[in-house]
Amino acid sequence: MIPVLSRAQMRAFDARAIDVAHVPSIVLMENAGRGAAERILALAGKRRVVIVCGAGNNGGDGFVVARHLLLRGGDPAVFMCGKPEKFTQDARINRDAWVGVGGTVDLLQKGPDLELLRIELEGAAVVVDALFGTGLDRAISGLAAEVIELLNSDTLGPVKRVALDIPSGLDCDTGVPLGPTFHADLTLTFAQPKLGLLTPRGVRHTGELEVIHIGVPSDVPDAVGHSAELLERADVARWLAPRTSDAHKYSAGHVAVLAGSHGKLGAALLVAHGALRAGAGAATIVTWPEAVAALQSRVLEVMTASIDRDAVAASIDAALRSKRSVVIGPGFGLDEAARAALAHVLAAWRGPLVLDADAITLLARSGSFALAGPHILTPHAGELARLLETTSDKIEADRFGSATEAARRTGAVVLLKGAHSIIAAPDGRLVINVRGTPALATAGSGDVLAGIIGALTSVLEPFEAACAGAFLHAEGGAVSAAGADRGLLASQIADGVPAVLRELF
Ligand SMILES: NC(=O)C1=CN([C@@H]2O[C@H](COP(=O)(O)OP(=O)(O)OC[C@H]3O[C@@H](n4cnc5c(N)ncnc54)[C@H](O)[C@@H]3O)[C@@H](O)[C@H]2O)[C@H](O)CC1
Ligand SMILES: [K+]
Repeated sequence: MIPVLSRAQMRAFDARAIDVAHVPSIVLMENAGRGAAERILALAGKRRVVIVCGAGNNGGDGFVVARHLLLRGGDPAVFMCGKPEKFTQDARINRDAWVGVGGTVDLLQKGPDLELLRIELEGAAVVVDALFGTGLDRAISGLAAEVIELLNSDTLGPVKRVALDIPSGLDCDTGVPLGPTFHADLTLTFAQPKLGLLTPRGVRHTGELEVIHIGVPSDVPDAVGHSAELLERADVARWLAPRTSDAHKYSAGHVAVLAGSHGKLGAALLVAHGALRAGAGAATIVTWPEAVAALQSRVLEVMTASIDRDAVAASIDAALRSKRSVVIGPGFGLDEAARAALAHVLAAWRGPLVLDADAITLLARSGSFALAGPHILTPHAGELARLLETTSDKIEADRFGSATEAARRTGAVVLLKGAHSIIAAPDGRLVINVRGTPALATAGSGDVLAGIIGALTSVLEPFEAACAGAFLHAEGGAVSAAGADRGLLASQIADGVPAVLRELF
């Protein structure tokens, strides 16, 4: 896991790196700029790089990048937007060092100066945004705003847009643009990822995210704390240790799938398919008699059992006997029988339980959703909005806070689906899964995810099962999509999972 920091935590990080780890700020800046220059050199080669610097330390990073590019045979054009008298000490040192190696700086002080910048940009391979970083505290305005608009202009041709640390204009905690904001293709963030870079709104400006290490001991982020963690492949590999050779089909857990109803049988099949592909030893669809009858001819590896509407509790108890985990909700229905079935499962089932789709809606309607037990909710923004009695827009505007609040209120692990899925635990832990592809937004994708997690909850703690499930779902989709951004079928997401499991070890 990589610690993800807030703006305040990043400030504490800088202070601790300098005052406790005794790494001088000028060394941090040199490491940041040199690391970024290496990455930019790989992008631009000998082609033109334009760097636009501010007066703060983000600008200082930009001057370091320029110097290293020049020393490696490049010929960067450097512009400065800001008042030279406002240079921070480290930025001034590096502006002087840039000039010292023969570099020049074109000042952008009034509108007409932008013409020279435009000319340079039209022939450039890469433009580097070194205007503002974590120091941004208000909307960019004036000439700096005109510079941002020019850098974002689609008249510039195929220039690659690279942001240093943070795309200028973006709030680094919420990912909300404060005003004109740089649209990066790639953000090279220093030391640790910042929260705002990872929200769906932030991602639109961040582009691809890479972390540039700047030589700070790893105990520094541990000491200052973090707001979230970035899930890594190594975490999933650690959790899903290879199976022992004597594993038999039931050792991996038999998943009961309370899902599907007339006209929505596919949801139940997709949940069961996801569970089996993620390693469940067996899966049984437990649903309404008419749905069981319709399923008979469509199942091979999956078993079925009926819920008797006249004896919901007894028939569910019989069906759940010898099962290791339960998934309830996809296509299950919202009628009185479904409500009674969910109420009974919540009252009687003590094992791992994944609630998705209709089960979340029924839970929201019940009004009492303090769950007791190893439960995982897998809502999308709309379902979470119902649970928290708010709107999807409000959920999307504060995904981290919404997921954390829902986990606290329900006592369950909450996986909030979306461009970057977020996994929140009742104890405050927050993990962001950045893997995935737009192709995952396909009908039934959530059903497969619920099934994958249902399988994993029989071998992992709920929080780890939700994190690993999000990873396997995203990577399984990426394997099957093979680069396409659409046209992926949900069943193909499940079919991609075994290849991901094979790659893990
Ligand atoms: N985190 C690390 O280990 C390192 C961080 N570095 C870089 O330092 C910047 C943060 O630098 P800072 O000087 O604090 O602020 P900025 O350069 O982001 O901003 C400059 C300055 O601008 C003023 N300001 C804020 N908002 C506006 C606005 N809308 N319009 C005009 N002026 C504004 C405010 O006073 C800011 O102080 C970090 O992002 C990294 O890039 C180190 O260089 C490397 C190690
Ligand atoms: K920047």
